[in-house]
Amino acid sequence: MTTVAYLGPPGTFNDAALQRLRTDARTAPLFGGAHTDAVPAVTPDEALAMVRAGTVDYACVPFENSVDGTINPTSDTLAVGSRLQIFAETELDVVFSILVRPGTTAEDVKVLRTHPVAAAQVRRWVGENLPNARIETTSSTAAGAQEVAGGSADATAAPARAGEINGLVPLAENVADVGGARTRFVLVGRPAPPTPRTGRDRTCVIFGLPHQPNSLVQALTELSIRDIDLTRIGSRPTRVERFTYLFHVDLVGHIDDPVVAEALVALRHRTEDLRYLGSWPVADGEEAGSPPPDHADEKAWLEGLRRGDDV
Ligand SMILES: O=C(O)C(=O)C[C@]1(C(=O)O)C=C[C@@H](O)C=C1
Repeated sequence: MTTVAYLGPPGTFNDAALQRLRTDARTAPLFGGAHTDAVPAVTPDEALAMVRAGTVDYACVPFENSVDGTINPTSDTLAVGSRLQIFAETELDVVFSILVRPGTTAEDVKVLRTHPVAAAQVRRWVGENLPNARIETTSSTAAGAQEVAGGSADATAAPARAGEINGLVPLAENVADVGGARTRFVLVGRPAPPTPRTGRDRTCVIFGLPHQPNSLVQALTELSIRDIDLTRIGSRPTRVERFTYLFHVDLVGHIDDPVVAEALVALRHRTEDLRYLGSWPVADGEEAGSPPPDHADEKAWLEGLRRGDDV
């Protein structure tokens, strides 16, 4: 049996993401085919700590939101402590139902409680449609639904399924201040051989830099001269030394792409404490970015020279 921690309770977007990873033909083999035990956690940090402690095999955690950006609690936890590795990703459309106890009207809603990333995505709608509401945050959308069911809040913004599970009804559906928002979730385990290269892969690294002129430019130059496409770059405080930063970079390609392997070696040389967070296939149907060049012509030319051909 495979055990997977996720941001619970049941009914979160994260719960739906885990179901998808479990059933998608490309990612299901990671779960060993047998029964999966899903273990709810209160934060991504707690889910990842369970992986580190060996109490679960994997954690499924939010990684990036197309409106709100990098999910910092996940990134910050991956950046320190024993190394963890990403093995798969999936993406979900993030649209919210505004869920209430049966009989609640828009005017009755004094407190709407939801996850902070969800709050950021419904704030305008709430301002325009719930005249008496104050937004408060809690650990997840489905935790918000449980709190509404328990009476400590009047409404939540959550997936429709969180309403079904908790006996709530929708006051509104398909709510989102910015249309088309998506969240990317990743499956994280302890270090192991990466899933095989598919040709549509992503690799993630985190590194520090010496306080020297040009150090960031020099590090990024190792990617640019190899035509490696970056899909995400950000910096986060190290939290060890004041005003020092770690750089988080997602790039297109797999550690088994020769150009990416070369770039990783060069980056390790240019940076401090380079941490490899994995190479995994891009979610089905998603934009993969430009693949790294394979230099097939150049390699054939070199082989010719070695053979003594007149090339
Ligand atoms: O609370 C949930 O339902 C989650 O799965 C968490 C989370 C997040 O952390 O971004 C996931 C998707 C949405 O963007 C809002 C909240």
